[in-house]
Amino acid sequence: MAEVSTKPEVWSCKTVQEVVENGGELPSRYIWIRNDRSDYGPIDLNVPVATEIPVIDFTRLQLSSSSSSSAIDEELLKLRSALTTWGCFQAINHRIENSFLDEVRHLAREFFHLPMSEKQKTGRTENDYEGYGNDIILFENQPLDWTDRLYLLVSPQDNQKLEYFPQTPQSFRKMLHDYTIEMKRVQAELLKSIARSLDLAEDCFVKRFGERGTMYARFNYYPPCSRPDLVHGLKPHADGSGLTILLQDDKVEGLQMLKGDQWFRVPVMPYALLVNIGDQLEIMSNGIYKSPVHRALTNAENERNTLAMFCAPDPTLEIEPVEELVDNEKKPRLFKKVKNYPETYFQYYQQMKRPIDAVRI
Ligand SMILES: O=C(O)CCC(=O)C(=O)O
Ligand SMILES: [Fe+2]
Repeated sequence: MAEVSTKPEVWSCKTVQEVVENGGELPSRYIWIRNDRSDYGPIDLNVPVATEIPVIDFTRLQLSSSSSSSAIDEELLKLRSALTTWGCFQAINHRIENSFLDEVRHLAREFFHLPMSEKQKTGRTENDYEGYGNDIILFENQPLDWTDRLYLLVSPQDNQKLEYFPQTPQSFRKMLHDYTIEMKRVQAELLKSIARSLDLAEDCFVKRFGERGTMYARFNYYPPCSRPDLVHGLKPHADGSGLTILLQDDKVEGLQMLKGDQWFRVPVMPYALLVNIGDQLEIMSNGIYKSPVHRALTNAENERNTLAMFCAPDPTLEIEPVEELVDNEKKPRLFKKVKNYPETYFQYYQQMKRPIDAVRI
C-alpha cells in the first residue's frame, strides 16, 4: 500500500458537513472497504446491546467518602472485572453537575452549527493535528470517517495552542477550561482506583503519567448519514491514550464495543461518563487490563455529538509493564519499553495494524 506522505494531508479541505450541505451522491471515499489486516467484520447497526457493561459508582471508590471499606473492596472488584473483560465501564456519581454536562453538550453542538467561516478560524493547518477539521488522511485509499471534529490539547496548560480554541460561542473557552479541571480530578481518582484494583500502590499510575501527562479533548460531530450501513462514523480502533473519558450524546446511540469477536451497542446513560482503557494502560498493566476496540456508527435521522478526553502519560517518559505485574512463570512480560507511544500509534495506524502490536514482545 503506497503511503501518501509522512505528513497528514487535508483531503480537498471538505468537512463532512460540507459534503452533506452540497447534497448529491455519497462520495465513494467514505465507503468502508474491508481488508484482511484489520477485519473487524461488517458494519451492523443491529448488534446486541451491551447491557453487561459495568456501572461503577464513584462514591463507592473513595476512602474519604462515607463508604465502608467492604463497599470499596466490592467496587474495586467490580472495576477489575470491568477492565479485564470489557476494558470499559460507565462511571456515575462522579460529582460533575448534570447542568454543567448539559452546557458542555449544548456549546459543542452550537460550535458545530456555526457558519463554516467562523469554524474555519480554528481550522486545522496541514501540519497539525489540532484544530477544527475532518478526518485526517494517513494513507492512500483510506476510507474516510463520517465525522468532523475539534481536537485540542488542554493539558499541560502551557502547551495549549490557543489559536485553535474557539472564541465563539462566547462561553466555549470557559466551559472547556472548567471541564478540563473536572476531568483532571476524575482522571486522578480513576488512576488511583485502577492501581488499587491491581493491588498496586495508589500513586503507581499517577507517578507514571508524570506531572506533565497530556490531556487532549476531541469534540466529535457526526452529521446524519444517508447510508449508515456503508459508512463508519469512526473506524474500528483502540485508543492510544492511557485512559479515555467519553461524554456520549445524551440521546443518540452510536458507539459499539468489540468483546471477543462480537460487537455490542453501548447504551446511552445521559449523565454517566464512559471510561475506557487505552493502549498505554494495557501496556503498563502487562495486558491484564484491555484497551478495547470500538467504533462509532452513524444513522440517517440524527446528528450525534460526543466529547472524548484522552489522558496519557508524559510522552517524554518511558512506559513499560509495572514490575509487580510481571511474573516470569505465571505472567511473563508482554510489552517492551516505549517512549512517545503516540508516534508509534500513528505509524502503525497508517498501515492499518493494531498499534499495540508494535510493542508486544
Ligand atoms: O464518539 C464516540 O462514540 C466514540 C469516540 C471515540 O472513540 C474517539 O474519539 O476515539
Ligand atoms: Fe476511541
